Amino acid sequence: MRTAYTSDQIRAAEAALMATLPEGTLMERAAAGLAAVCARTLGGTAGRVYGTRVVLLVGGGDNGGDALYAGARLAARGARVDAVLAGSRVHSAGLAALRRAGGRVLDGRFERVRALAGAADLVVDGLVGIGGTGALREPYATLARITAGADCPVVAVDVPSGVDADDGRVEGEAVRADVTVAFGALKAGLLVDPGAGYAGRLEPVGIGLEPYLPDAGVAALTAGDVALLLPRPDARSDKYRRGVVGIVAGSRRYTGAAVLCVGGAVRGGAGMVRYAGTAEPVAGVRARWPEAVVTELAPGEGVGGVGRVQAWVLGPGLGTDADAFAVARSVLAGDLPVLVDADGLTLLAEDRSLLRRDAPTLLTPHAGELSRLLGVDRARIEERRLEHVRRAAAELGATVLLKGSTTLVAQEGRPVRVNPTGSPWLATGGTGDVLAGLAGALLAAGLDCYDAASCAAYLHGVAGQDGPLAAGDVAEALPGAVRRVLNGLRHEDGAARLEG
Ligand SMILES: NC(=O)C1=CN([C@@H]2O[C@H](COP(=O)(O)OP(=O)(O)OC[C@H]3O[C@@H](n4cnc5c(N)ncnc54)[C@H](O)[C@@H]3O)[C@@H](O)[C@H]2O)[C@H](O)CC1
Ligand SMILES: [K+]
Repeated sequence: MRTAYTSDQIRAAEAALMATLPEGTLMERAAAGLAAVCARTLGGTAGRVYGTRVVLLVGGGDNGGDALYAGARLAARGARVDAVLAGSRVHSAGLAALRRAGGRVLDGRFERVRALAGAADLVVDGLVGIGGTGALREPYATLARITAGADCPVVAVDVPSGVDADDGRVEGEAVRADVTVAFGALKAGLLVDPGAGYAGRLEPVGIGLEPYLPDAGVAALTAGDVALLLPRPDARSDKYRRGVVGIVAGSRRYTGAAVLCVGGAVRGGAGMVRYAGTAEPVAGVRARWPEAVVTELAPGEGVGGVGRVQAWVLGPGLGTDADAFAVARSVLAGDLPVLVDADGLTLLAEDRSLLRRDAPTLLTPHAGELSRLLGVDRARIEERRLEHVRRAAAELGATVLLKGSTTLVAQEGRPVRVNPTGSPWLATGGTGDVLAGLAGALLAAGLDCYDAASCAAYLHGVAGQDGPLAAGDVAEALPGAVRRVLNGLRHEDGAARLEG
């Protein structure tokens, strides 16, 4: 599990650790780790450090200090290091160390910096770290823009300057890094888009902060975590033990949503799928998924006669008329876990009392649906995804999976999980229906809402890694995605035991 923290949590841990160490030790450790990553990167591109040209962009705080001390280490190994100071304030001890090592300090005249960056073997972004507030001001903003023109790797110190360390927000200019060297712990903003997109490859550098860090605010699942959570059939398994999921989806206008949702459950490993819907979607599901047990409902009829299930999926393509309300009410009135998606969420936004239930509920909105549920402008949700998914889980008393370029899973009192898989190819109609079916199958298999949502997002992302694709392709790719995750573990498991 990859955990991440807010700046406040890191500063508090830093202060506690610093109290036990001589002044400057943390910066020394940080600079050593940063220099090592820079040397490795140069080794990869220039095959050596000696004689390479390194440009440091240096802000007025400790982020700049880290860059200066790391630059001194690279200069000591024969690199030609030029530091560009972004302002009059600078970490004086770091500056002195660079000068002692033979580094040069240049003023920030932009065209000069542009020329330097254009000819460099490595650019180090030490403008702003966790001390950054708001959009980058000048001249930091222009210096950040100049890095985009560099024809070499850009290494960000701690956080790409211009990215909000706590929630990944980017207002105005920001450095787009190839590598981000994060000291002590990952910052939540490095895992959540847009910040995640600016960070490049993450290189955590330990500085001894771990014992002082509180429970993580944000975490990213790994393949190993998912494989440990996934249910695996064994000799005692039967379809009920593997989990029977009930799906209420589709309507005359949206028959495909039902077909795709059932597909996500069937291909996702459900013990059995009981699909219930009106005439048109029933015909579509019958034709495409012989595996599903199909019940045709009269308009507005409840699910009392559908048969035994262990969890429900409610909503994809269901419509939002009175009949949809009636069937939604009958599903949510039960004491089983229910996943609510798409039109089902619109119904909840119109009548929040439907959410007053003791049994577990998993909501799977995209930003538009969450904006209706919370009454908050969609753009604002996109800007502050972490904040709003947490608020939704608390306010709605449910587990919330917020879909998007980085999907988030929130449940009150637990770290927000960030899904590290997936690709923009998944931004096509119907993929959400497949995700709902898959998550429903995992709920029916006995995973709680938090784990079912996290594992479904992970597997759905693996299945949709390579595009172009249609939603149906994602369903077809699910068995392969599950195998890849489980096999990954099997290999790991064996090795660990052997080594242990
Ligand atoms: N995590 C750790 O344990 C350690 C972290 N270290 C490094 O220290 C920085 C945080 O340093 P701090 O001095 O608090 O702030 P920054 O250097 O990040 O930023 C302050 C600097 O930036 C200017 N500034 C702030 N916002 C803006 C803006 N929007 N536009 C322009 N300029 C801005 C501000 O004026 C200051 O000059 C952390 O990230 C690590 O890199 C320690 O080195 C080791 C321990
Ligand atoms: K930085």
